[in-house]
Amino acid sequence: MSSHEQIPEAVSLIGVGRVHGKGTAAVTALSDVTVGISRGSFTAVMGPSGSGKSTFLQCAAGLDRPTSGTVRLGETDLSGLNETGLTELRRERVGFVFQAFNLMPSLTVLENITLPLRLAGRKADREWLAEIVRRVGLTGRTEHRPAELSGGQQQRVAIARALVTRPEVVFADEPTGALDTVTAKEVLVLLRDTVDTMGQTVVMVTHDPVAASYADEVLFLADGRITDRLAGASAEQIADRMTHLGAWAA
Ligand SMILES: Nc1ncnc2c1ncn2[C@@H]1O[C@H](COP(=O)(O)OP(=O)(O)OP(=O)(O)O)[C@@H](O)[C@H]1O
Repeated sequence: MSSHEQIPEAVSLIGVGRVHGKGTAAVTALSDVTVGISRGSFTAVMGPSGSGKSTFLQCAAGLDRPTSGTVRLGETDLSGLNETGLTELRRERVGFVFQAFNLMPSLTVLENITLPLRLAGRKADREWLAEIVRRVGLTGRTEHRPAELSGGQQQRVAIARALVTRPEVVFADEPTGALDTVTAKEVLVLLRDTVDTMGQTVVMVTHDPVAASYADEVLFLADGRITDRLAGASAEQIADRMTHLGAWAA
């Protein structure tokens, strides 16, 4: 058994709080959040605007430090890492997908995908690279620049880039937010496929109940707290739960 298999949780948050600012200007973005994300699962995080979704993702991914509580990636307690350690962890053990793709315009598709490896001083495993390029449907496009691709293709490059280091977790912040419905579906099917066929762990923030319905479980945040969890829910059930949270009260 590898050490990964002995630890069922890819990420765990224990009593995590995050307060921005001080004194009368203090804003509590997360409050006493305790949750474990299982390995090989697809988790969606939903909640009204300002409920703490991005803060949750950033704390879980080591992009932001909580004010209280503990975040663990596998066995690693992130609070025990200095800035260099956190940078290495972000580079080598997690992958990121953002709403705005965040590709380097001057680099080719292949150079964008392999950038995290180059930053880590690692060589690309040719077979793995070919496999990723095939999975994201970009074979034959690897020498193109991002501007020559559609939005959906650009996001698939970003997903390939997130997968290239074989990260323990892929964190996606509104990955379909800038895409039309059809293209969004392709990206969601791809994320689902990485979970089902590669055992990837994915955590995705979304506003969209249809997107969230691709996940195994949905975590609902309200005022910085996890108020609900739904497993195997349909888009209708998720939308219904969001309405109860007051997310869409006009
Ligand atoms: N850097 C910051 N300084 C001060 N307050 C912040 C900062 N970042 C977030 N907040 C506040 O923390 C709370 C949670 O913000 P967060 O961005 O995590 O919510 P969200 O659910 O992702 O929102 P949205 O859906 O609108 O993106 C909000 O009240 C926000 O204004």
